[in-house]
Amino acid sequence: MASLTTDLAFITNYPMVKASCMELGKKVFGVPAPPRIIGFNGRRSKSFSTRAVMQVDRVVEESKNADFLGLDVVTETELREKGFLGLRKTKLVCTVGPACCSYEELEKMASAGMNVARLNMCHNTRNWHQDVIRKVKKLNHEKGFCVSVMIDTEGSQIHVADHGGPSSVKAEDGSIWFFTTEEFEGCRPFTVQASYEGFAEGIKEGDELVVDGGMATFEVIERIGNDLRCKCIDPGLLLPRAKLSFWRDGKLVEKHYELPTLSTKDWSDIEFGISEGVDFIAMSFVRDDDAVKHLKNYLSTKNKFIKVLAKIESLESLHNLEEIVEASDGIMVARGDLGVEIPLEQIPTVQEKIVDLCRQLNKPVIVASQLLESMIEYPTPTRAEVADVSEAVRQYADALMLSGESAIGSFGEKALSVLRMASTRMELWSREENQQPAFPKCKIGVSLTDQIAEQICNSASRMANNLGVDAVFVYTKHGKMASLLSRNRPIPPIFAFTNVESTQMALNLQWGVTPVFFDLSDDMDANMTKTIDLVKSKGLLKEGDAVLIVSDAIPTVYQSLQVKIV
Ligand SMILES: Nc1ncnc2c1ncn2[C@@H]1O[C@H](COP(=O)(O)OP(=O)(O)O)[C@@H](O)[C@H]1O
Ligand SMILES: C=C(OP(=O)(O)O)C(=O)O
Ligand SMILES: [K+]
Ligand SMILES: [Mg+2]
Repeated sequence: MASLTTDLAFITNYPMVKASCMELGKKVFGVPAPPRIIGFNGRRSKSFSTRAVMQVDRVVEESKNADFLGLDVVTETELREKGFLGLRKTKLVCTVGPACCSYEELEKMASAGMNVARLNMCHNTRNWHQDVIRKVKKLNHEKGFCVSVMIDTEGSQIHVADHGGPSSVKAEDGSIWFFTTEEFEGCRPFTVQASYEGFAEGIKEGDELVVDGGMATFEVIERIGNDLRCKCIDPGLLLPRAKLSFWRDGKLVEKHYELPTLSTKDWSDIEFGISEGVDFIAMSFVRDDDAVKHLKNYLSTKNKFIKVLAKIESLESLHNLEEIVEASDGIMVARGDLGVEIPLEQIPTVQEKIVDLCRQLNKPVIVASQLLESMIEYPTPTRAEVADVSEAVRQYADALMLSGESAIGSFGEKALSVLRMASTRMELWSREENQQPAFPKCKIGVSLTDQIAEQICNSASRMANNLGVDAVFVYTKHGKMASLLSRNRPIPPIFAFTNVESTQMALNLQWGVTPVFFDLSDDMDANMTKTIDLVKSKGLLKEGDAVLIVSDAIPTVYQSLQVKIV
């Protein structure tokens, strides 16, 4: 079948709706099958005319054609509106839940800038998750989005069992409560069921039992076998699945439960993720590098290029931070559970330390939990929440994550737009105020080839900043050089052209990188000429624009760095 990608720009005096654009596309092309619209932009100009830009293609097969440029619709729209420097660098992860799981809602989230859809395997059924994953993939294929999929394991943790009781119970000051592992249906007054049998092991009278990092606090007054009798000393709410931790003399009682990092259920969720072709697996409650290495080995024996992210959410993981970061493909600062194990006032500095370490060691890092918590209920964020989001952006985290805000909140799309605005604003401010971060000090390359790649990327980033080029183009199979460029947080955006789908989807999490699917050839000059011509033909590059070109597609044969004036 003929393989043709055509760009059309319609300029009308009336606001256009998508359906009429489709109609128009059909008329112009006169193709037997309706053309597939993968790009649509309804920006209003000053005169209230609307410019709708459509990219129409006829066959999905085109993506395998050398003349096909797999630039996603959201980036293309943003590029047309804001230019290269206006592209958002910080990536956005959204937890998908009942509030945003229909095809239409997912499309809205994708249009609003969701780069990665996260599925928390703690909740809902296998069928539900499967349905969401397939919808996201369908959106990518049919509508030209580029949204990666992440599953997040349930992991082993002690919490209050969700036994179908009321949504929350109040614990009054001085009231006496019984924490038990005995299973029961419904609810019993002043009785809380813990999810793990050995939860009270090593606990003594006088220890404090803290619920959800401070929602309520109890003093242990008696231990009866596996159960605890406690007095409420700081009243508050007990929510379903509330997290339990024990403290003694102001420090967490570190308990080494005989629980594996990946439970039987987690392994079966991982198998499910593999069979559905997810791009990331986030591992909950990682303690050390062993579990990460184990999963990575398992995936590589199955020849799966799924990236493994380690969630830092326990005190123990902080003790082993460097090994965990080294072993994993990326990190999530999971502040929700972390705040149960360390005093809350330590969260900001710990977050900064993790974000910095990840950049030094070249691993993408996500800052997660409670970023816009109040937006689960309200349509605007608190000022403090906006400050928190901006701080994560100022620290140059790769990505920000929404949890309940998108999963169960009524304002998921609005929350996403707050993240978008706040990150774009802070990125701009950092540039205007010349607050670019210092380049990472540590050298990570071990082999000479790796060291060469690293030095090329360091020099390229410096040149890109000093010359003020419009964009950096990198040709890459495994994403290595794209990530080494991103590590320096250069001013211009990085376009990573790759012919490996798993690389494209993995790069979606990296700061400042726009992954683009392109059928790379062994002829680097041809790759360069073709990509520049294709981007130019879309009207995205104009005469006089400067692009810095970096390549690692055939590492030992051809690594280069050059500046091309279009
Ligand atoms: N797939 C889902 N189905 C139903 N509810 C979900 C789902 N994912 C998330 N949620 C809801 O959104 C809330 C926030 O999500 P998240 O932070 O991922 O989970 P948790 O609060 O369990 O750590 C959850 O407490 C849960 O109520
Ligand atoms: C992201 C987190 O993990 P989860 O939502 O799975 O508890 C967290 O604890 O902050
Ligand atoms: K989880
Ligand atoms: Mg957690």
